[in-house]
Amino acid sequence: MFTLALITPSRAVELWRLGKPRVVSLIVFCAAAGALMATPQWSALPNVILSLLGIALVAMGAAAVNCLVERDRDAVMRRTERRPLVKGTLTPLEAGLYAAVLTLAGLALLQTFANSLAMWLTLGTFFGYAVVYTRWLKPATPQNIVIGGAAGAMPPVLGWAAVTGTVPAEAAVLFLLIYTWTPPHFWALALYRQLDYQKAGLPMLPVTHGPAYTRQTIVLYAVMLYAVALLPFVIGMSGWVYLAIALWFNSGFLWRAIKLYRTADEAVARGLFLYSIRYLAWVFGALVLDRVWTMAITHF
Ligand code: HEM
Ligand SMILES: CC(C)=CCC/C(C)=C/CC/C(C)=C/COP(=O)(O)OP(=O)(O)O
Repeated sequence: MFTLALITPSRAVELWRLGKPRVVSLIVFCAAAGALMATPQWSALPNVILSLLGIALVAMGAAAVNCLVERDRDAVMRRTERRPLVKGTLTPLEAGLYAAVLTLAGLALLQTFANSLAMWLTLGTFFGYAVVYTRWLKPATPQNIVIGGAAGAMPPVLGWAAVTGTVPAEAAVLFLLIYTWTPPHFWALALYRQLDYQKAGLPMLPVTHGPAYTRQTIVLYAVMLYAVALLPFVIGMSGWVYLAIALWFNSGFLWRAIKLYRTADEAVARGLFLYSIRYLAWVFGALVLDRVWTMAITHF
């Protein structure tokens, strides 16, 4: 029964895949940016790294629970039909154990090397994504992603809380950035995966309200995202380096959203989805670059 004990290289790869490592790498990057924005305490670097590892482990645990809860839905969608629990290369028990070990280890790291606030917020985020979004919201409403997006938007707040033990307004601005980004990120994908979601019986916006309405809503979110992305500069949290990069990528995002509004071409939707990932990496990268630049010119 406990075949987990037999971790062959190919099974290790399957366990790794279960934790959605590519999504989690961006999550951890955003958490790291939050930590750096909070305070560039280089002396505390080992603690920060172990806290980020904690966040990564809990995020991977949450992703594994998501795969466990959704294995029947995943089986009917082309995008997800090759996941380990669908192919049967891992059993549900193994996935459950793996998720529990990762999550508990991650929470222990946070409690030890960060603080209780970071630990509890991360546990809340786990619950928000793995249970509230996956189990309840996703099959219930096309606003699933808008409400559930609150969990996905937490990483910079977790990073911030891990190094300071507080969540000030600046951290909330970074939360808002991912929160506003998430719906267009997901709906762009849902537009070219509409058939999948229809087959799985999931009420995603293109399924319930149609592609035209979804494309229009994406433009509205792109406009809101543009405004939110200016906030770090407006409140004096970031400088000109951030502003220049944010203007470039938000213009690119809005331009692609408008292009998508004008065409039903699935390739354009795919293009916006891929761009959304580059966008988030660059905008959070810009916060870091701007901070490092400001520190460099004030020290030398
Ligand atoms: C609840 C909110 C979110 C939803 C519903 C969502 C949905 C999705 C979906 C369905 C995919 C496609 C995965 C695949 O190709 O199989 C995806 C990919 C991706 N998402 Fe999200 N996402 C959310 C939040 C986030 C957040 C917060 C981040 C990072 C901070 C993120 C980063 C990514 C990345 C990097 C990929 C590409 C993964 C790859 O290439 O394999 N997503 N997202
Ligand atoms: C503790 C912590 C930081 C947790 C982070 C939560 C987390 C992993 C958020 C990522 C969101 C994500 C992978 C959504 C995929 O959507 P989906 O699950 O609807 O996509 P799917 O159809 O590919 O399963």
